[in-house]
Amino acid sequence: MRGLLPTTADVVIVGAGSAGCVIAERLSRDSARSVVLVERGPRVWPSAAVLELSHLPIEPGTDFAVDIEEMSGLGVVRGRGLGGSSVVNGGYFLRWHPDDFVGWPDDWTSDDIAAAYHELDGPHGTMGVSTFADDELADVVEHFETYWAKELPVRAPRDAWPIIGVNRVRSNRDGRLRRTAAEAYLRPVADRSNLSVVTDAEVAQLIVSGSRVDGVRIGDEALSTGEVVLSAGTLGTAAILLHSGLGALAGIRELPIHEHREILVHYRRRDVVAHRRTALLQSVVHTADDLEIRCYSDDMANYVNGIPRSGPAIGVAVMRPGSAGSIRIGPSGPIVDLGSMDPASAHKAECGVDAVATMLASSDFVDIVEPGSIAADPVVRTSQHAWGSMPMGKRTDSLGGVDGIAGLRIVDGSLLPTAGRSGPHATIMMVAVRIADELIQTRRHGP
Ligand SMILES: Cc1cc2nc3c(=O)[nH]c(=O)nc-3n(C[C@H](O)[C@H](O)[C@H](O)COP(=O)(O)OP(=O)(O)OC[C@H]3O[C@@H](n4cnc5c(N)ncnc54)[C@H](O)[C@@H]3O)c2cc1C
Repeated sequence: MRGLLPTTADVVIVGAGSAGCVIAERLSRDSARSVVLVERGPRVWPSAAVLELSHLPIEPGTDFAVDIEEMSGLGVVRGRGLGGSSVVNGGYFLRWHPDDFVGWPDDWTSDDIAAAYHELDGPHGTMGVSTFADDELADVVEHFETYWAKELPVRAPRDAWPIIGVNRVRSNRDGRLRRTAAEAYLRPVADRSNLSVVTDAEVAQLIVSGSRVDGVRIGDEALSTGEVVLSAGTLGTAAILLHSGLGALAGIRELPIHEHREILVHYRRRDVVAHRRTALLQSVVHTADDLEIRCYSDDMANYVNGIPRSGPAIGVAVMRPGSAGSIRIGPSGPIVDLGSMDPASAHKAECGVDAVATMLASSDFVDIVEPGSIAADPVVRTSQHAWGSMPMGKRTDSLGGVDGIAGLRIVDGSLLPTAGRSGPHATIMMVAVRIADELIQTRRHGP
């Protein structure tokens, strides 16, 4: 049940996901500011069974995820509810490489970026980040690291920044449970009287007058506000913008999205015994040609209920793609087109697949891999990472304020202006922390 929807607020934040929870906590620190956080998903705190890192709760019918149509039939899914995609994701929480920020607006200094990451992943950081320990690893991960350590450097477990080489995954967690953005930022402030969280409420569009946004529309109801912050995720925010007919986006029927496309190299295991259940992704290699080689701990079907068995796999993801996909509005909702890989990316991916096949056929994997069972999946998959439809410095200012429109800010994956060579979760939350800090400083001291 939705609960009472206020009619006005100083700030309305749309989406209680990875970024939205951070923004809601920060902006409601000032008790004189009324903040309403609107979320389409239910008001349910996920149980321990849902948060187990050895499970991704994205099966059809779950409370915590929605499917989004993709042109070529790829399964695109996003989290919903308190914590958004942080409730359903793999729990891999790696920073981007320091030079992934080249091309960001100048006021994003390396010190600011490091400080915002540190709030999340430093010792006693909000997201409870720690590197998987040796005795937590799946057996295949141990073999994977041994193999690559012969030719590449290995990041020291305590180092926060990834390297070109072997990166043991840092994970946001409380023991074996995924630590969500809502646990870290929303639950501790649930009793703030100036912060209302309205759930089961899907924002259909913005209320626009001229070049100003005055509020949001939820079904038949209107919520007026001085500022809307869109934190509905890259796909959700794009859908709201495209539905709203904003002057600054006039004539634009679709927005670009970028994705880390991935090819899976499957193999069969020699043994058929049940293995210890671990997190899905515990170690990755970052290559000099911008690939992320992902050592999945087991068959994806052991992590997601109801999907067909396809065997364990190693993923080869292109982290700096040369082409983009798009999102547009179809008759029954948003339609995502992830497009196809550009020739240079496809070539890199092919080389990565060959390197992985060589690894799986090597003597390091002789105890694990059944001879003759190695095969690359012909489908180029999605990493569920779409970003960059409203990049800062191009379509917004450096704090997500939308160019040419008053009263509208975006703070979520849409803002990322470059491609990172790690997954986006840590970086999207880092962006939210820094923007929120700047906004409360400005309110306190003026611009
Ligand atoms: C299955 C899966 C696995 C992943 N694994 C990893 C990983 O291991 N590591 C990593 O780095 N990244 C991973 N990602 C990506 C990462 O989780 C996301 O990029 C990140 O959480 C996005 O944060 P966000 O704030 O932009 O959006 P979200 O966290 O998706 O939040 C958007 C919120 O807005 C709400 N919303 C959307 N539209 C509306 C509307 N119209 N009205 C009201 N509310 C709305 C949604 O319900 C949601 O709660 C994964 C993603 C998925 C889906």
